[in-house]
Amino acid sequence: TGHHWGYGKEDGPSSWYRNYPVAEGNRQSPIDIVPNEASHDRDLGPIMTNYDHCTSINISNNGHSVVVEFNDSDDRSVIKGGPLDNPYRLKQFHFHWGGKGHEGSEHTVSGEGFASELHLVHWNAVKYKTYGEASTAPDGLAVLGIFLETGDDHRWLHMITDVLYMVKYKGSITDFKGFNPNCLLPSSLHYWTYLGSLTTPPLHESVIWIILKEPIEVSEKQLGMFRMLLFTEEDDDQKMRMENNFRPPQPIKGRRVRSSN
Ligand SMILES: COc1ccc(/C(C)=C/C(=O)O)cc1
Ligand SMILES: [Zn+2]
Repeated sequence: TGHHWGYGKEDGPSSWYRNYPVAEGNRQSPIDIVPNEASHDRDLGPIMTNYDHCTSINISNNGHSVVVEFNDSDDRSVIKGGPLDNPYRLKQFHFHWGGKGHEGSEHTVSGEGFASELHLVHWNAVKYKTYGEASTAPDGLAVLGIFLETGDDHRWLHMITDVLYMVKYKGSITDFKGFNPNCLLPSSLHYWTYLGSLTTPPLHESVIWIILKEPIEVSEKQLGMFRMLLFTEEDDDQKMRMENNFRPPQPIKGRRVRSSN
């Protein structure tokens, strides 16, 4: 089902338009954020994340990234406020990263990339019945983007890197309960926000992006653990390391980026 796509020379971002024409649409993501061109909106309130009773279920390798899924059967773990008219339910989070020393984030700031970018994907369960339906609606998803820069060890990221060996191959999945993503947030929730899309096929233009200005610090060693994951399946004799799984910035096409402050 669906078309094969990846991050290589033949199946990478510059070829996605063939099977997913919306790749050339008017609200594609990621973008380059230029802080002094962002408009400071006084009526843009703070965002609030309430992940305390969230229920992580599993962690898996989908052949594109490593994904932690959550139980989204009620409003236990939501993001609200800021540009959002409703609370949006946490569905999953995943990462994008580079090769050794290479950039790896999807959004850039004044042309500068970061080593990695964490995406917490939420959906508008007030207006839509299912995640699938929300993922195709213009206000269906809210993705909280957090930049990762290399520096000291992140005190909680080891809870994820310690289990990556269990999901080395595409299609592998294992239990991952009781993880609260609050521990991955930086101290400041100041953000930029704009209307965009999924950054992987099907590239639906359904995302209200909320990008935190403050990166979190992770060590080169922790980041290196992500690079031991493979794009390929266990029985595939071609072992392709999972790295550089990021889409480059797309044309802004007249969109406005707003800043919380
Ligand atoms: C319902 O199908 C979906 C496929 C992908 C995605 C995401 C969340 C893609 C991305 O992270 O860019 C959501 C729904
Ligand atoms: Zn992503």
